Amino acid sequence: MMWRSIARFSKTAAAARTGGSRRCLSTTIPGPCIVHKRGADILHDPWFNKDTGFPLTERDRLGLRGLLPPRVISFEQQYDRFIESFQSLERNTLGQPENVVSLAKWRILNRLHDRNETLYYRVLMDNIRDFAPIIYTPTVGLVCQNYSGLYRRPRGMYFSAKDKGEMMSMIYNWPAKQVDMIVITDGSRILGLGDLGVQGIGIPIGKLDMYVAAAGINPQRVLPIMLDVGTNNQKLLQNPLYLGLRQPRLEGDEYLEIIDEFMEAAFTRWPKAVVQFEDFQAKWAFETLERYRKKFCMFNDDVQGTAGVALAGLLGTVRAQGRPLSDFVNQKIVVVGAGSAGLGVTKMAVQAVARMAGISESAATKNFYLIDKDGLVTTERTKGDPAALAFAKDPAEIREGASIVEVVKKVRPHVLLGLSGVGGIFDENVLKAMRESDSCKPAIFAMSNPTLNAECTAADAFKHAGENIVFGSGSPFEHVELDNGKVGHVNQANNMYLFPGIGLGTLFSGARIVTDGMLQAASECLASYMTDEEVQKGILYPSINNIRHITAEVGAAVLRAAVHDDIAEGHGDVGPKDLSHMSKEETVNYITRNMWFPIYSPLVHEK
Ligand SMILES: NC(=O)c1ccc[n+]([C@@H]2O[C@H](COP(=O)([O-])OP(=O)(O)OC[C@H]3O[C@@H](n4cnc5c(N)ncnc54)[C@H](O)[C@@H]3O)[C@@H](O)[C@H]2O)c1
Ligand SMILES: O=C(O)C[C@H](O)C(=O)O
Ligand SMILES: [Mg+2]
Repeated sequence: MMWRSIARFSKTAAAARTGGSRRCLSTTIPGPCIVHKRGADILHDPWFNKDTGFPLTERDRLGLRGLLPPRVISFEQQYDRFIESFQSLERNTLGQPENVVSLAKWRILNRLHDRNETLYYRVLMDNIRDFAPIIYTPTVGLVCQNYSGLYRRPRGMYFSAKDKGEMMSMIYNWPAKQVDMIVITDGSRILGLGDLGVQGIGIPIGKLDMYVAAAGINPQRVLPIMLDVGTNNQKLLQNPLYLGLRQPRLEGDEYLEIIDEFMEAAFTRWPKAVVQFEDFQAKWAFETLERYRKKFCMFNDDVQGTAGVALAGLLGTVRAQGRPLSDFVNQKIVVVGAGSAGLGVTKMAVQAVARMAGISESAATKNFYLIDKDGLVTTERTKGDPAALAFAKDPAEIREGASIVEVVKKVRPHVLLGLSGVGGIFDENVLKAMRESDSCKPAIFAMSNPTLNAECTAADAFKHAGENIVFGSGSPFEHVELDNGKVGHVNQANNMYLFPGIGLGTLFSGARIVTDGMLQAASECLASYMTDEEVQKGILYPSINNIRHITAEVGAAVLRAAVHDDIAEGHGDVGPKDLSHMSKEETVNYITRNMWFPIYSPLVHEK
């Protein structure tokens, strides 16, 4: 992907934003930031480092004089300098293989991340459309695959099976006093790439980068966690550079004991933190969600965040057809992939139908067709996940194990949604079969990540299924130029539109758990974000450039749902009563004011 637009550093952008975290206020005149170190230790700490940007007075105060070249360079100049190096890297790597270029881009950003977080987050936020695909999906997948080789410095914390009994004390090794957001993985299902063991740490890091960029969580208060319980990936076990435990994955109670111990330790030290589970294989995704959701403030992004984003897309599809939302109950939906994501989506969508139609959930499954690696799930299925059987069809309608193309031909669905992790399974035949859909504007969601694992490309979808389709994909694709002269809009149907707002709203509500009501509110907020005019053009989700705005809206919706559910305990000086008296607009303002914004704050040394 070529560099499209350079976002020049804008002073007004900084001035337009008020508020910030309690520790490092980011108002027009930034509040002071307390630092407990001096001299070279500050230069080596990316949270505080300003590189050549330290003013002379601060150099004196903090014992930095002589440790830096004499000239002071402004934040703006530093920013431009980075953008220039990035562009020069783009020029120098022209024509090289895509993976090589992507990793080179990740490296240059990662080096800045390791050196100067304020500048890193500023360039990330101002250029989110170009940089998200590098620090997040899809390049983050490639980074995880190559992590042992790319590794230079630690980031986040590692808890391994060998740390059993030690976690309560280990958690105090983390240098930050306060942690707001934790993203944890066990590396067992990294995107559609399978078990990557300890190398999966790249995912919590990327997700938390989005928390900072989109939700304005202070980067000093985020914590990526890798829970290393071994790996079943033989290639990794044989790789001499592999950085994780060389043992097969723990199973059963042994596994649960490790994760129980981590959760107890984390919430003992930071009782108000929010924990996001990410990229766990389905069985543990579901089991840990059930085990912890009433006990700890946690949610599973692949199950619940994805469900909310997909439901918003499904509702958007109804609007795109020019139909009233109530018509959602009549949409025929084929879901390919019955794992943590596919089942989460189907369950939430079925619940929405049941609510809208005033019928039972089992009656609401009528228009849903679930396909897994063994084909269509019917009541004839003897083995498999009992959760999938809740959506099983009568084999008299279509045979057990029917293929995707068979199901599409027979059902003529309004929507075909893929969360299988299998690249290209929406092949030409499947896509052509979607032309016979009963919808005037059929929708195709190829939601699997990264790009090569998408069920189809955007170009193929528009080419084979027709130019009138609505299209969404988990990883970004370029918009498609259609033969009719119009543009086929590509939506990025990715949980990034919800998880930052779910975490943010939960945090500011002070709720101790994440309820279904909060998740539903998040999804409804996203579903109603786009105007009718945009939806008519097939634009179901906001541009990633607006991710900070949509996240504030989603965060406010989640917070208000927590108030409604009577579980908001408040955050900082803002108590539950204050929250309950806020109007919708005031809640959005409250959230926005408290989002961290990257700007250099004066550092004040305290012993
Ligand atoms: N876009 C998003 O926001 C988003 C969110 C979560 C997950 N995902 C992606 O979805 C994919 C699946 O994630 P998951 O957590 O559900 O994985 P999972 O391993 O839990 O589930 C995969 C499912 O796909 C089915 N499957 C495998 N091969 C198939 C085939 N040939 N035909 C039909 N079904 C097949 C499996 O039987 C299983 O039910 C991954 O690629 C992940 O990156 C995307
Ligand atoms: O990480 C992403 O891009 C989305 C999702 O959480 C996934 O697992 O694919
Ligand atoms: Mg995920």
